[in-house]
Amino acid sequence: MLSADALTFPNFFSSFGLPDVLALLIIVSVLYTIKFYVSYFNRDNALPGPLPLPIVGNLLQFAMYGDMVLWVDVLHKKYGDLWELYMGSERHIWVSRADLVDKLFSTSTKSNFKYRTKGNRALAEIKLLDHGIGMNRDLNLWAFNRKMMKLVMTSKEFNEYVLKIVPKMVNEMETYWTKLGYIEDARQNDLNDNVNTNATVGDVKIINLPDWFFALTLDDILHISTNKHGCALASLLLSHSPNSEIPYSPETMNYAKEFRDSWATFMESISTAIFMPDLVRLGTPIGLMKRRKYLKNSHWLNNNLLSMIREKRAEIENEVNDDSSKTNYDILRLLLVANTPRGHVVKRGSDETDKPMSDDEVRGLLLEILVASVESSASLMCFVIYLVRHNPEVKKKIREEVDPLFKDNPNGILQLDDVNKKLDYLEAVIKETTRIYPSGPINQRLSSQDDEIGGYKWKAGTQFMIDVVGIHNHRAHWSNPEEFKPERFLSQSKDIVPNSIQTFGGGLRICPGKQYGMLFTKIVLASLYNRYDIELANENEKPVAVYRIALHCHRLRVKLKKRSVI
Ligand code: HEM
Repeated sequence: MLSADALTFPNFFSSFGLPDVLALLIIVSVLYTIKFYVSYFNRDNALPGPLPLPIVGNLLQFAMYGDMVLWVDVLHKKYGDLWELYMGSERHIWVSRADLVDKLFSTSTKSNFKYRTKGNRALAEIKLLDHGIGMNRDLNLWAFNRKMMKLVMTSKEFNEYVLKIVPKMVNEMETYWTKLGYIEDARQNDLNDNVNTNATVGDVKIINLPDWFFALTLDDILHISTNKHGCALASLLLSHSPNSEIPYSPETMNYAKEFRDSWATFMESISTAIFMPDLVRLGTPIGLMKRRKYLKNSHWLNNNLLSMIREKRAEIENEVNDDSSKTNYDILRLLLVANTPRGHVVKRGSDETDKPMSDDEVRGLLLEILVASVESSASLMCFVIYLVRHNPEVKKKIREEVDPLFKDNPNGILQLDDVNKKLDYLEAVIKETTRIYPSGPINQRLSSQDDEIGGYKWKAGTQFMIDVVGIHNHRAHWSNPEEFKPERFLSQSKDIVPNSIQTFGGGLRICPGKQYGMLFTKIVLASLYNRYDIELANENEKPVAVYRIALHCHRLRVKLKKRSVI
């Protein structure tokens, strides 16, 4: 106990013992807890949801559950279509039905939901906040960057370049599969073209498909965005067979490895920036160690992207004639020539003169492309392979569509019109796959003005979370949602509820890479279904999927068989 004499300053503190400190801490904690629950039980628009704890909110319950996507599914079933969670002290309003998303996905330029999140310091430190697109809070720059990306990625030059490059990449992957003895020749083994779940002929090797699809997607995106070699496929070949011959020099392989490692660390740093609270990031040795590593890595990656930009600028400036037949229309080139006499023109805004993009703006976009495209496309293709394998009728229909396009087409290059207009069924398969395995199972929108959602008035700054899995499986929108039925998405089906399928998100922030994403996945899948039967190593095994910033397919073990009859 404190004596009366001790109550004069500074004696007051010097006479403070450990029990007094503890008592004070307990009093402060109790008062804080009372204040927290008084304001919690008196909050505006009280929605159902798990009871939060002071400071950590519902983070402990989440940590105990482990998997965010599964946990959200359980909470949706328990609390209904509009509910809430506290991540730390931040209140999140979750929407699990399509009509509740309508306003969030408004395409009006007056929408109150143009922002994704408030962002945080960790994202700013790795140069993702207020650059590029996804995390950009400068709405003028965001709109301009989106327009530039869309313009480039939907241009004729770029699409023709993609049609040429993707089959080359697929061929490279197949060459390595052949070298590694992964492809069983069904003709030699007298296997027919039908699904044969008991095929045990020959010494068939099992491969983990995500490893190859990630390497393919990474090599492809580096090539079409910068015209550089990623060498991820070649490196995968060497990891299985170190003495194999590859078409790249040791210098190219070394630099590509450094670049790929840096990209992987950057992807890890984004997840950490989103999910690790600042308290841990800045207040613990492990948090500080990670922060140092990520800052160093972001510096390296961004500097290397800037060097590629300067190199390409010099290359373009030194070109005497614009000989389009010899030009590689990679994204970097198209971005650099946009708003110059050699490229397309895009207005920056009503009061600004049109000008070309700065090196830093192009860097922001390139980084965004590398970050946003690989996981989504590669995982999506794995999930297609898994679902189709369990639905032989679907495979048959894919082949009926795909095979004619490769007939008398020895180099396997498809025409843009064919991919866009003659692969409707494959497109429906891709959409139905994303209904079951959405690339972005959780999406977000932040309100910038007071607005009404679900019959409640919400203040500006409210964070809305979109439960994409809940919506994609909602019985109000889908009959028998557990069934894989691509027919739901064929053009004659007019009864799809708006926003009940969010393959590429929706509204003003819908994926700007969606045309390219669809083009790439269609070309790769069409080529593979035309040439192979892809069987699961174990027909009862499900793909192992983990939620990072996208739904990531980690493991899907398959056997490859060359088709006997095409
Ligand atoms: C099949 C592959 C892909 C899928 C399934 C996919 C899916 C998505 C989804 C669901 C979103 C969230 C949209 C929203 O908030 O409403 C998104 C955003 C985005 N995606 Fe994709 N994506 C794919 C490929 C790509 C590619 C290839 C690129 C770039 C080359 C790209 C760039 C972006 C960017 C920059 C955003 C942020 C848009 C913004 O905030 O304004 N994506 N994507």
